[in-house]
Amino acid sequence: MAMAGSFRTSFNDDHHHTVDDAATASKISSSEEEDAAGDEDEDVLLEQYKQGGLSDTYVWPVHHRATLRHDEFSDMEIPVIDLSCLQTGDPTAMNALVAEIRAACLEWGFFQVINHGVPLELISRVQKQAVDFFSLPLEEKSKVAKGPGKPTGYGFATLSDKKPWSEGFYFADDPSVDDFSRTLWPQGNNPDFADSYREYDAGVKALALKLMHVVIAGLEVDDTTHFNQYLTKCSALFRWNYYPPCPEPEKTVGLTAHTDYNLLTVLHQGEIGGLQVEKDGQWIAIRPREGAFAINVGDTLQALTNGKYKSVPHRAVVNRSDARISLAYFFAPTKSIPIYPHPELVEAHETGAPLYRPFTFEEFTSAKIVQALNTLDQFQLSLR
Ligand SMILES: O=C(O)CCC(=O)C(=O)O
Ligand SMILES: [Fe+2]
Repeated sequence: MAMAGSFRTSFNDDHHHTVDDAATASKISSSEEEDAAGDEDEDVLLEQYKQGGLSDTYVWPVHHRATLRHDEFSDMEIPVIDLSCLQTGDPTAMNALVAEIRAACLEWGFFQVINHGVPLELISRVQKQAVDFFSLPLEEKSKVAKGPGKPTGYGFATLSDKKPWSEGFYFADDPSVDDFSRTLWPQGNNPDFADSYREYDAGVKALALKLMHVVIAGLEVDDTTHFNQYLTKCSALFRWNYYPPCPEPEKTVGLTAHTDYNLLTVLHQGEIGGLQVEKDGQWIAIRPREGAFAINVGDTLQALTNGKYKSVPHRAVVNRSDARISLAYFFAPTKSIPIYPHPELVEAHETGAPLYRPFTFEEFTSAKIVQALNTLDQFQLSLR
């Protein structure tokens, strides 16, 4: 058996109900027939591995590597919060929700939500589109490559001079999704691609906005109007992450430790574990929870709250046997609006001073270091 056979991508595990399409599952798998035929559909990274082992660009310095495996879940779980009351609007339940989310933001900067109102069927559909996309041959995917200065398209996260063991497909609030669709399927045989994207974008944006209002209510400031300017017009980046199985997962990383740069992230981590979050200096592996989204505070929200809510480091680790897809939706303010802390939160801070100088999201994202660890601090230093 060719080497790739032992690192078969499996998307048809029992618990993996959302990608239960056998055709998709077999497509993403590397069959022995395909191996014999020259692996045309082989994962890009696994193909490189077969040619020359784990190349140096994927071998990360020891201090960046995870010692915690993808499935070493702890008993400690990030808070799981039921959002049913967002649909019903029940005032008592809403007050309880505000308190729960406040506590989760203060203690963790990360929480999971269930009964969030985004149909699970829609999440599955987008996940299946992602599986299909990443299963395309490199040559096809490269037709929609994310070039220098172009925020959308196929590429990988550049968080370091080392490469992550992952591929990404980036979308923003722009018409490029139609170009992607036309370029990848010139005969127009995948109308679901752009439709699913739009539906997901609308559903998750609405959820993020509702969550922002709950988060803001939990800040306990008298006057919340400061936040309106960041919510009346918003932008978002949506990234599909694909982590192929890795023959030597302990030497590489799926996505290195980073903080997200936006307001709130809505992450569907899929059915295979891999997301890890830092809590009081310890890494914790987050057990996937069917249909849930993981929500985290981003750097911009940290800045707006003058550090009251922290943007928490997290990472994705890879494993030997299972491919993993995650869907990360980065909800953000518009690019040109100055971001500065709420005056009441400045006053309430022990120093009574703003921790952050005003900046625009555009300046922040165009700084090359957008997703490195401590981005906000590094960025702030560069403004001085
Ligand atoms: O794949 C994951 O679980 C984490 C993804 C993530 O942190 C990101 O895309 O920023
Ligand atoms: Fe992230």
